[in-house]
This record gives sequence, structure tokens and C-alpha cells, in this order.
Amino acid sequence: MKIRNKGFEVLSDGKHNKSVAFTREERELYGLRGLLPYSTVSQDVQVKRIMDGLKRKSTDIERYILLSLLHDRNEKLFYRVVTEYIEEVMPIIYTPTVGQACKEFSNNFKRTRGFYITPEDKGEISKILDNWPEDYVKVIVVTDGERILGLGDLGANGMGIPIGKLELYCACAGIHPHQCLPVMLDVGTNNDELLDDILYLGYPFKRLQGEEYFELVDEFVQAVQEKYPKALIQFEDFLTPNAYTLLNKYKDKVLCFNDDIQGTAAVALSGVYASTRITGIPFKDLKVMFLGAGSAATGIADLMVAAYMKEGLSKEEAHRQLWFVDVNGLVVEGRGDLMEHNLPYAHSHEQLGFEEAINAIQPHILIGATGVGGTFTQTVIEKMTALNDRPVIFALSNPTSKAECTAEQAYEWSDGKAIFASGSPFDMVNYKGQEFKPGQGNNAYVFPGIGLGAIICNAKNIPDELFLVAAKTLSDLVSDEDIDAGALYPKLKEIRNLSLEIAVAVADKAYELGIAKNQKPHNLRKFITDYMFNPEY
Ligand SMILES: O=C([O-])CC(=O)C(=O)O
Ligand SMILES: [Mg+2]
Repeated sequence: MKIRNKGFEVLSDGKHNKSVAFTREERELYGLRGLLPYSTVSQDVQVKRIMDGLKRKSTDIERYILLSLLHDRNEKLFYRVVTEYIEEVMPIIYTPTVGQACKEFSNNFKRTRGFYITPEDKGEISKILDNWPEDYVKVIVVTDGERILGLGDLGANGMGIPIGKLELYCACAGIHPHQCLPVMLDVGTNNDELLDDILYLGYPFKRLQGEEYFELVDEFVQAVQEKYPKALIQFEDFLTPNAYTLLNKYKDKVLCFNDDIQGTAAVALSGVYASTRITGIPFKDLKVMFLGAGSAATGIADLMVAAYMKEGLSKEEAHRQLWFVDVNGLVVEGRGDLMEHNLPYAHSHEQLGFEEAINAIQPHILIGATGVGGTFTQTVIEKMTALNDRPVIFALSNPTSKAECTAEQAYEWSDGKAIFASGSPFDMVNYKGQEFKPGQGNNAYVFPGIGLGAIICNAKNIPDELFLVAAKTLSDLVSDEDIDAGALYPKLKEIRNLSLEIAVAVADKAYELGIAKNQKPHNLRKFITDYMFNPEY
């Protein structure tokens, strides 16, 4: 480690600060004598102090704040804590607590993190990007805050999401923290409560829309191409129509993906693959019903079409296996209120409500991506159980309050038959003396590994094949023991290894497709392992 600063400057530099773990020699060298208490302790002891501190807090938002201050103060210690205690800490720095943190972002604002762009920066984005102190940004997560989780338009308060996603990139896939850039494209908000709030810190106007909006996004994307040509741009929590417009515009030309459309799709497809090991139903025979027709649901369906076609189905046959229900009922041909991305799934059928549609279509799998809590009612789960020995239920909306049903409800209402996964974490459920382990079908299982794979090989872009291979790799890593327990995903504590394996598979595929710009290393797995950030001092 090279530190040029001296004294308090060293202690307030989160990238290098080790605080009471600085050794006697380091204290001498960096002018720290007298500035720290006597004891020099190991990082392990520092980790213990943080974990004890977390336990003493009475709410998760206080824990979030404690960890975010730690992140500012001592980056390595923060990542040691997150990496080592991922199961305890992920629900705090990520869903569900990050949802509340976003709602309270302006209220709790302390030290700034990330980069903010507003309409006032038009024409100057490239220039202000030079204010960012890092030269080698590799991963950017950008949002405009208009659809934060299932919580709607949170304006600039949505900055909590890019920050949280990038923390997972570093903790789960070993991306180096200084190579990460959280970006808030703060184009205003249509949330009147925020506009009326004196503490709100965002651009205090209605949202920029239409051409001007897309011009600003384009200026940002172009500025990134100039300053950080190797950086991956992850679009996150945009409103569905904008999410699709931006993805279609950039996906072939720029190294980017939309996490809600494509990341969620890969993780859901992985869970669907794994479910066949429990139900015994061949993948290509699966009939799936989606509740909600937004970006997550259609993203999953589109990737499933690609997966079915790999199994020999025609595109039309693949579409026919996938059915959508939205607020207006079954999505069928001739409905005048559909968006373009819904049209391939609007089949010729009579128009039905959700429950009648389950009876008529008889799906094996139900996937909820509505952003509305409680929409999988007891009747819905009972109908799925009447139709299937082992109904597969995905309640993907976030945070927990928006889940279509809880894990407990799924097991109870199906009399223990449901195979359940959700976007936000649920604890183990004990039902009639048996332990059930709900899976967390969250894109966090895949985006860090996909991103790592893509930047390692310097991919030109990220075609569907890479998401397919990520889904397959992840599902193959679910152990037989997990499958026997009804879990569709590997244990979260294996996430670093899962991300490594996904990265290897993704980079390998990119080389095979001829879209990797870096030379292929002799030993890809070792090359990636050597790259990965290690938070130990
Ligand atoms: O952030 C998460 O937990 C998953 C996700 O992308 C979303 O719900 O928008
Ligand atoms: Mg998201």
C-alpha cells in the first residue's frame, strides 16, 4: 500500500484508512503517533466491533446508516464485514432496507457518494465527469429514480440503489471499489410529496420527458464512452417504457444491460431450471403465467423464449407457453391497451380475470412481478396447488412489503407443497414441524458475476446468450442438498464463488462469440481470481 498523505488526512481517507489496525511502524511512517488510542488490533477484532455494534442497534435503518458511515471511513473493513457476513448484511445494504433508505435519503444525507447529473448539466456532462477522481471506472450503475424497486418515483432519493448495487459488485464479485461509479440521472421527479419537502435534495422540478430526456441520457452515455470506454453501464430502476427504449437503443452498440429486464430474467430462468429438478417436468413443457406485465416480467419471458428455442421449440411455440395477466386481466390478442413488449404474448383467447385465467391456462409456474404486495391470495395459491403436485411460486417484487405473497403464506396455503422464491429475503419457515427454505430470486445472484465476466474480457456488448449462460451456470451450482430442501438457489454465503463461476462462463461465451476485445488469458479462472478485490488489509 502506498500512502502519500500524513496524519489526519490518512485517517479520513476511506480508501486507505485502517484506523486502530495501523501498526506501530505505519503510525510512525504516516505521522499517526498520538492520533490513535494505544492498542493496535487485527481486522478480525475490528469486524467484531462492527458486528457487535450492528446488534446493539434497534432498527435496520440505523444499521444501514452505521454501515454507510463505515463505508466512508474504512472501505476495506466495510467490505470485510459485508463479505464475511453477507447473509446478515445484505438485507441491510440491499433489499429490503435499501428501499427505506431511499425513501429517507434526503433526511439521512451525510457524506456524498456517487455522481449526480441534472438537466442544468446539459452540454457539459463530459466536462463535469472530469470532476470524478478515478481514471479507471469499470462498472457504472445508473438510475433516474423513476421506478425504485416497487416503490415508484423517488427522484434523486433513488441514489441508494446504484450505491447498494455497486456495494454488491465489490462484495459479491470482487470488483475494485475505485472502479465503481454510482450515477443519479436526476431529471426531476413527479412525486409531489418530494417536491413539497423542504429537505428533498434532488432537482426540484417535474421530470424532464420526451426528446429532451433521451438527449440527456444520450449525452451521458456518450460522455462515458469517451472518458471510460471500457466501462459497463448497468441501467437500473427506470420506468418500463424508458427502460426498453434505452435498452433497445444501446444494447448492441455499448457495453450495457438493464438489470431489471435482463438480470432479473437470468435469475428467474435459473430458478425455473432448478425447479425442474424438483418437479421432474421437462423444461420445454413448462407453462408459465406472469402477474404484472412490466419490465421484469417481460424480460423473464423474453429470455425464456430464447431458452425454449435452444430446446427445439419454434419462437411461436415458445410464446404460447408464456401467459401474462396484468391489472386488466389476461393479456390477449386485440386488447387495445398493450405496450409493444407485451404483444408477442397476447394470445388469441377469451379475456379472463386472474383466477379464471389460472383455471383456463393451468400453468406450472406463477411469477409475480407486479410491484404490488399481496396479489397472490390464498385462492390463487390454492388453485395452483390443485393443478400441480408441486406448484412453483415466484413472488419477485421488492422490497418485502411488495412481495406478491410471503413465504409463510405460500407454504401454508399450499399445505407445504409450494416451491417458493422471492425477490427480497424471507426467513426459514416451520410449517407443521417441517423446515422450509425459501429461495431469494434476486438479480444479485447474477449481475455481479455477469458484470465481472464482461469487464474481464472487455466485451463489446452483452447479448442474450450471456444471460442464458449465466442462468444455466447458476442453476447447475444449486447442490442436490439444496434441491432436496426445496431451495431453487445456492446459499448466499457462496456468492463470491458463484459470481466467479458465472464470470468465467460469461467471459468464455464472449470469447466464443467473438465479442471480447481483450486477449483471452491462458487460465481464465485464475486470471479472474487474481483480479478480484480482497478486502483484507
Ligand atoms: O434491487 C433489487 O432487490 C432487485 C431489483 O433490481 C428491483 O427490485 O428493482
Ligand atoms: Mg432494480
